[in-house]
Amino acid sequence: MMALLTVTKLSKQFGGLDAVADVDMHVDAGELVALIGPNGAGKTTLFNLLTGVTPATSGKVTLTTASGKVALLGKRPSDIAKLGLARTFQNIRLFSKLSVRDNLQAAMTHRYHENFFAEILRLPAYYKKEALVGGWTDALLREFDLTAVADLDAGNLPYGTQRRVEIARAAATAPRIIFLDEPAAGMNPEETAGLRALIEKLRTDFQLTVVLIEHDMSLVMNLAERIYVLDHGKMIAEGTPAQIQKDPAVIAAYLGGGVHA
Ligand SMILES: Nc1ncnc2c1ncn2[C@@H]1O[C@H](COP(=O)(O)OP(=O)(O)OP(=O)(O)O)[C@@H](O)[C@H]1O
Repeated sequence: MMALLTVTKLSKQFGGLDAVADVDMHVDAGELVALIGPNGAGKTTLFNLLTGVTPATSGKVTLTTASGKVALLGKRPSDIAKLGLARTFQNIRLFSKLSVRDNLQAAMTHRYHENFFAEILRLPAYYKKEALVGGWTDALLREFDLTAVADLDAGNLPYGTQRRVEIARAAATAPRIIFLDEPAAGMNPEETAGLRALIEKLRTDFQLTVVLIEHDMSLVMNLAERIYVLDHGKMIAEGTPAQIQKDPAVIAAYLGGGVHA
């Protein structure tokens, strides 16, 4: 497997606090990787470093592209997005006074960069055609089950639906990697089940690589192929769901509560 994203000795200090300390990780093309850890472990900070929202203290982040390896640290978030890294936030960030359709289209104004046309070549033929002929918004609305609410203001929709819009908006850019920060937070069981199907769709239909921060262990253990565990800024474990559930360091980090599916 080709490492799409390689993180080497990545660190972030806030004053005296090691929020992220010497983290090594990699994400292969097509993988679904979860990042877990107790509250305050540094998960969101790590996403912020990878997507350029927060400058790193030290380390290296490398993205493999069709034209070679690109160093991401020091690049602006908008340039990192153009390289194909998309994300959602823990607190939903939609244009609440814009319709669902306009939210997707606002994301897509950033799509017509040189990489977009390379990125859509990865899409299955039926999406590729729609992306090229301009039916991409309709295709996304349909695929994310948002057609019925397309003309409603995003801010008036139920929470679970707003989450879906946010993920659709990230997918609209035809990214290489999509980072989802606690997508199931605040969702009811029915919405979580829908979310799981949607994340699976991102991979199978949209051929995206997914990195997921999530506290819902059932979702993590059922979806992820590989899991990284952060605790106090350090990567304390990496492995399959089965390996992580019986890892002594992970169990200790969760104060004996264990990590059960
Ligand atoms: N901008 C900042 N300035 C100072 N400290 C920060 C800042 N952002 C995060 N921290 C601290 O860094 C540590 C890691 O926080 P982070 O939000 O990355 O954890 P997390 O694993 O995402 O937690 P949660 O699961 O609760 O969302 C925490 O101790 C937090 O207080």
